[in-house]
Order: sequence, then C-alpha cells, then structure tokens
Amino acid sequence: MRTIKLTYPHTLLLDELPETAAAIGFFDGIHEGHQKVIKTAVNQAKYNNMESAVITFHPHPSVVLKQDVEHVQYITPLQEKQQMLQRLGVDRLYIITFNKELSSLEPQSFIDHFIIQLNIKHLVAGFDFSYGHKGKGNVQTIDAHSRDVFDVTVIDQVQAGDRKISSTRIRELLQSGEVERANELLGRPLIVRGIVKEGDKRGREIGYPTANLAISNDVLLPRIGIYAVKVLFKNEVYEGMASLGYNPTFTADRDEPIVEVNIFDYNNDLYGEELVLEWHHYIRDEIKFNSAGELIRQIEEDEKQIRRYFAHES
Ligand SMILES: Cc1cc2nc3c(=O)[nH]c(=O)nc-3n(C[C@H](O)[C@H](O)[C@H](O)COP(=O)(O)O)c2cc1C
Ligand SMILES: Nc1ncnc2c1ncn2[C@@H]1O[C@H](COP(=O)(O)OP(=O)(O)O)[C@@H](O)[C@H]1O
Repeated sequence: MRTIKLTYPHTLLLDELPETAAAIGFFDGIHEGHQKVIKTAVNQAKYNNMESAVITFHPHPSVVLKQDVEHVQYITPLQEKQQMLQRLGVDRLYIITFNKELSSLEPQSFIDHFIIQLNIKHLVAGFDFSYGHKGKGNVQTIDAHSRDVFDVTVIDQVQAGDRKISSTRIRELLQSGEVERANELLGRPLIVRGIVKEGDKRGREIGYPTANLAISNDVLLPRIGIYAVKVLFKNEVYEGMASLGYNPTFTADRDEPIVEVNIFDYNNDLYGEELVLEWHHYIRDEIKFNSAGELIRQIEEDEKQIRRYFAHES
C-alpha cells in the first residue's frame, strides 16, 4: 500500500493517476461498519480492474473546528489505521490534512479537488459522510457534485444485534470497561502498542515484574483498571494481566496513568522492546491498598481470575 499525504491545494496530476475506486471517511476504529465501506471499495476496484484507495483525514476535524481540543485520542491512531488498511487489501491511502483551508472549501470544490482530480471513478461512503464547509455536502448531494465523472455507493449503518455500530458507541463502551462489547463492534480486539521503559523497579520486588509501556498521547485507552490482556511480542502471543492507572498504593501525585503488564509464564528482559497489548476483559478498578502485602494478595487473586478467564474463553 502506498501512503500519500495531501494538503490543500495538492499538485497531483489527474492523467498520472490510475483509475481508482475509493472509500472515503475518517474511519476511527476501522470498526465493522467502516470495514464494510472499505471492502466495498476494494471489491469495486477488483471488479472494474481499478486500483483501490482509502481517502481519510488527519488530524480529526475537532482539533481544527473546536478551539478547546488540543489533541484527540484515536481508537486507531494513524499507524494502526495504515496496518489495518493494508491487511484489507487497499492499494493507496490518501491522507488529507484537515486544516482551516480544507474546512472552508465549498462542497463542490472539495469534490473537484479531492475526488475528481484524484481520478476516482467510484466512491464509497458511509450513510453519514459529510464534506465541504460546515459539512454542507452529504450523501444526498454527492451525485449532484459528481459531474457524472464517478459513481457513488452509499453503505447503510451496520447493526450489531439491535445496536448501531459507531465510533462513539465504542468509545462509550471502552469508557465503562465493556471491552468485550467494544471488541465485538470493532470486529477484533482493541490494541495498544508501546515500547517497554523503566519503571520504579518495584515489580520484581513484589513478585510481579511489570513491563511499563511508553505510549503515544494520541491513543485512546479504556477506563482505568485491571485487565486480562494478550501480549504480542516477536510473533508470539502471551497471556497476561495489565494495570492501567496511577499506582495509588505507592504514588500520590502521578498526573498521567501508566500501562504496565505482567506476562504469564515469561521471564526475560524486555526493556526497549515493542509490545502490542490486546485488551480482552476488565476485571476491577484499581485500589489504594494500605500495604504492599495487601496489593500482592489481590494480584494473586487477579492472576487466578485471569488465568480462569482465558482457560474458559479458548
Ligand atoms: C494485575 C495487577 C494489578 C494491580 N493492581 C493495583 C492496584 O489495585 N493498586 C495499585 O496501586 N497498583 C496496582 N498495580 C500496580 C503495581 O502497584 C505496580 O505494578 C508495582 O508498583 C510495580 O511498579 P513498577 O513496574 O513501576 O516497578 C497492579 C499491577 C498489576 C500487574
Ligand atoms: N513476566 C514478565 N512480565 C513483564 N516483565 C517482565 C517479565 N519477566 C521479566 N520482565 C522484565 O522485568 C521488567 C519489569 O520489572 P520491574 O521490577 O517491574 O521493573 P520496572 O519498574 O522497570 O518496570 C520488565 O520491563 C521486563 O524487562
């Protein structure tokens, strides 16, 4: 997959670009609904002998449109999005810089510059896609703006049981610790990646070494608490338990939560390595214990519970 970043006005030349079937949207999470939009574009491309593309935006529009938002936490930060799109068989990823100039483009200018000029012959969008200044363009107006140069397919909202799948719903579920439900809507486990850094060196002392992860600040994490996780490391999958929180038993004034993981049946140095955590099951909130002994007893219980969870799950 080729990734091409575009900032308005771009200088790509129409006659140097292949005919393309493209899915367009912000696609945070690449959940089951997004996947349907993207797969439809990939299939259209195959069927019509074209290239397939995803056209997306970065950063999230709220960073530009809302004064108070400095950075957004993404369910799928750009790197994750790229890997998932690659796996879905997308040939090209166009990332349009979302800035003030872009947000003031009239809908017709947006379509001329970013759809027609990119040689898109078939455009696939979700039912709620909007474009152009103040989101004035939407799936009802695309046909009129297409200048009959490209076809449009609109994908209806995908349901999971009686619930509509949306990034907002997934965020709410993660916020309330319902990771399994969130994972169902995503169609895969939520992941976070990070490099193992040094912590307070207390883990080994209490019998539970924990790899502490340095995580980029644009990653959406689930609610604070203790989780059953799987750890992907060097093509192996391990089970383990993760603590996402402030370690209140030992530290009073941490301002950012940390993610740390004890990997079951593993004993080796991990500093500097990249781990990917899959969040599987929330087991409890973090607790401020009165002593290290009480914390250790609780972690022993957590371990039993999490090992049972994985034994029954598989
Ligand atoms: C399964 C698990 C549960 C934990 N639960 C708590 C908790 O409830 N309260 C707390 O203060 N710390 C909790 N911790 C975090 C420990 O305090 C932390 O791992 C320990 O202090 C080691 O920190 P270090 O890696 O920086 O040396 C938990 C850690 C694990 C692995
Ligand atoms: N089973 C394991 N799970 C997590 N880390 C482990 C494990 N076995 C060994 N380690 C190593 O021990 C380190 C954690 O030990 P710990 O005493 O908690 O130190 P720190 O406070 O620096 O995290 C990890 O970063 C990793 O290098």
